[in-house]
Amino acid sequence: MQVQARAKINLALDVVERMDNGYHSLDMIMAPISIYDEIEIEKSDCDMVECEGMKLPENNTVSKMIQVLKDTYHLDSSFKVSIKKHIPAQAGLGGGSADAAAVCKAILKMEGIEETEENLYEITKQVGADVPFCIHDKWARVKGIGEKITPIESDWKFDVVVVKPDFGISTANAFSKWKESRPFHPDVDLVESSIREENMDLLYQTMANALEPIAFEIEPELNQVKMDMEDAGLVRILMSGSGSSMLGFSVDEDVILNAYEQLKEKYDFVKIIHVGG
Ligand SMILES: C[C@](O)(CO)[C@H](O)COP(=O)(O)OP(=O)(O)OC[C@H]1O[C@@H](n2ccc(N)nc2=O)[C@H](O)[C@@H]1O
Ligand SMILES: Nc1ncnc2c1ncn2[C@@H]1O[C@H](COP(=O)(O)OP(=O)(O)OP(=O)(O)O)[C@@H](O)[C@H]1O
Repeated sequence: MQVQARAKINLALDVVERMDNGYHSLDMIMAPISIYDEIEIEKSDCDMVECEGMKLPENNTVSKMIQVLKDTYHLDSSFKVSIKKHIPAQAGLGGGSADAAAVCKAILKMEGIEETEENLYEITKQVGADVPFCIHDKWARVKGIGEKITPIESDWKFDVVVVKPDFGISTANAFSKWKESRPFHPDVDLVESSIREENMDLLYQTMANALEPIAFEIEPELNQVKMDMEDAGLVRILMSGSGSSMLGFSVDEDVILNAYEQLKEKYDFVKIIHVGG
């Protein structure tokens, strides 16, 4: 079976509080984007995960997902998974989570298991905080550590430019530097309204990421990336997730195209992506 594993972006990310287990409760607006890994999965004698385009750790998200499903549903089958990587790592685009979610859906289909989305969110959050959203794979307000998904009924689609610099940011490191005393909390209700109303002006005024100042402290070079994107004509720049990907916005398709041409002279990973589908 062949499946696509779509990446995500965050158009709002508020860190609400640090919890006793070290994780953080969040309040986010998330959307799928048009960058995806290609995955082939088939039954096999033993579990095997191979990846073209990136060296994966032994305990990668797909191996973890297979084990969680075997334990949860007492499966006897084993699976061979081949991944063709297009989503960059440590980018804030949820690459590992997307792979796990796609493999989860494929295995349930192959095994003829029907499960509610809500149960799947609880099961898959063990593998990664972004996996439940990747299971949903549509516009959503996302809370908890990432498992409380409320769909936002919207067909809104628009293009942005994404730049992933040649360094990444560790999600664990970014969260470890978050301090309760930081008075920066995006107004996620307003960002949600902007999506429902398809109101780009309101989105520009309200979209924000509470991890952005932390990522800029970890990697000050992000200031240069942001300046380069502004110089290329993009009118609003926002970091996705815990970085290091930066999203550049304009409602003018020519501006998007020109910015893409200019930025790809300097950065290896620059793409025009469709947001929302
Ligand atoms: C930043 C986001 O990308 C926003 O969508 C996600 O919250 C990160 O999701 P993810 O990469 O799937 O995260 P995980 O692999 O579950 O966690 C990596 C590390 O990030 C920290 N982490 C993650 C999610 C969360 N709600 N609180 C946390 O504190 C924890 O230290 C954890 O050990
Ligand atoms: N299936 C996978 N694909 C990519 N990386 C994986 C995978 N499984 C484990 N990893 C490890 O996780 C690290 C982070 O990769 P990932 O693509 O999930 O990026 P991320 O930017 O942290 O995602 P997020 O947006 O969830 O923060 C990688 O450096 C890699 O070592």
